[in-house]
Amino acid sequence: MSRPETDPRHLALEILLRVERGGYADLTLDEILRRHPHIDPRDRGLLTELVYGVLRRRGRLDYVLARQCRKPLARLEEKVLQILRIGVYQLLELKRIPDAAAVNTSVNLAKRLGLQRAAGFINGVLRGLLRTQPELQWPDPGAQHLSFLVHACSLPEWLARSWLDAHGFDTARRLAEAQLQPAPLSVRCNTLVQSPEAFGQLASSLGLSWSRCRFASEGFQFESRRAFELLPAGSFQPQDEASMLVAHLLQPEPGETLLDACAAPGGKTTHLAALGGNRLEIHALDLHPARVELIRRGAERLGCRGIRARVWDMTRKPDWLASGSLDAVLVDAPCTGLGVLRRNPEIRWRRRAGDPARMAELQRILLDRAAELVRPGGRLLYSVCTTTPEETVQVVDRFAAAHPDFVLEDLRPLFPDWASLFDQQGRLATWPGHPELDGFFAARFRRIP
Ligand SMILES: C[S@@+](CC[C@H](N)C(=O)[O-])C[C@H]1O[C@@H](n2cnc3c(N)ncnc32)[C@H](O)[C@@H]1O
Repeated sequence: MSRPETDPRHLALEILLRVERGGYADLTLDEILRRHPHIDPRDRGLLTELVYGVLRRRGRLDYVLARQCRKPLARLEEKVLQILRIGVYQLLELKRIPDAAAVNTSVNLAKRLGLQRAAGFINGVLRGLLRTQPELQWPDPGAQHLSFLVHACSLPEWLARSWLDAHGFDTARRLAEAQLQPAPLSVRCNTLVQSPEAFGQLASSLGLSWSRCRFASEGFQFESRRAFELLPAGSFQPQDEASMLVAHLLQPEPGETLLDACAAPGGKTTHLAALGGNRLEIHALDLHPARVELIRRGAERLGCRGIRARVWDMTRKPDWLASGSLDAVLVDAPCTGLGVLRRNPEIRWRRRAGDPARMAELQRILLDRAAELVRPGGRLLYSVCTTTPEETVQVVDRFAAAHPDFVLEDLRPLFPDWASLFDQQGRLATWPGHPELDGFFAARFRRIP
């Protein structure tokens, strides 16, 4: 076993407990990895796998555990439950770890934390699972649709019901299974400092394996996180391919004045600046001061000019911007984030049934405020990283009904290479699983001149 302070299972437990108390998996993992820069690369890989795997597959793990434990899981001590999940994850999903090692490391972890009695219990549960594993039965996908989505696909029940109602079983299952997979390591090449071709050559010269994204011309996928360490910090921005498409949909032209109404941490703001060749004026606003700082830092790192980052609550009209004065506005709205569960696995356990409707109401207000600022003939782009009907088509339909001076644009003729990514009305609607993109939705309106 590794030394306690760098043992991947010990660190995974620490992170899972912090996430349970409200932390974000990616930020907490980054912080722990920064604290232990010399951790062995294989342990680093196992730690990442355990944290993301346990969070993604918690529903599956708990289904199995509930069959092995006599006590209801809700009555177990939090640390004991998380150690059990880490153990079961290795037994069920990590074939490279021998069963005995999965059991022993879990028991030793409990002992090391002074949980002597629980160590015996953990041993009994995991060894019991090993004996009964061959008979383990998952709900039947042919007959028990809801149970299958909840237990085999690890969805909270409200979300499983909502996806079943909205899409039917086959699509809901495909979506749920895709969200159990790790997200690709995708980055946007910063075209302000090099062409995509030069970026690819640079990556090859550093010994990195990469491929180009299918739709975003500046998108790359890497096989290893080493890419993030080896490539110059200003040469790229980690970003999902679906998110890269959004800035393109606004079609910024050099010389224009734009508003990015919900801009932090600035992935799309800096992309817009690059698409405009650093010849745009971009007002980049966000509610949270610490996040606005991230926009500034990102813009500096990537060499973006013309970005004015500022704290502002966009439920109120920005008082320094004149009505009808902006060429284009992006509202990349706060949302439930259910399209990016691959990257933010804890979200599935945090959201509640009423959240899509609550977020949709906030989005409606943000869009109304943003619309006032668009000049006649200007564009208004609404985007979210979720797939719920409330936050996508229903928001857009309500906006269209309330704003007869805006028309929904069919984006298909403008982006013919992306035809498969648009719905029947020419709105972007991507899903994990078809194709390999995060779940994003975007619709563009034009203000009647
Ligand atoms: C989906 S994120 C934006 C991501 C960003 N566009 C990017 O690409 O990096 C939504 C953002 O909206 C911000 N936000 C939430 N409520 C807001 C409000 N009332 N006014 C302005 N920003 C808000 C959040 O702080 C969050 O940073």
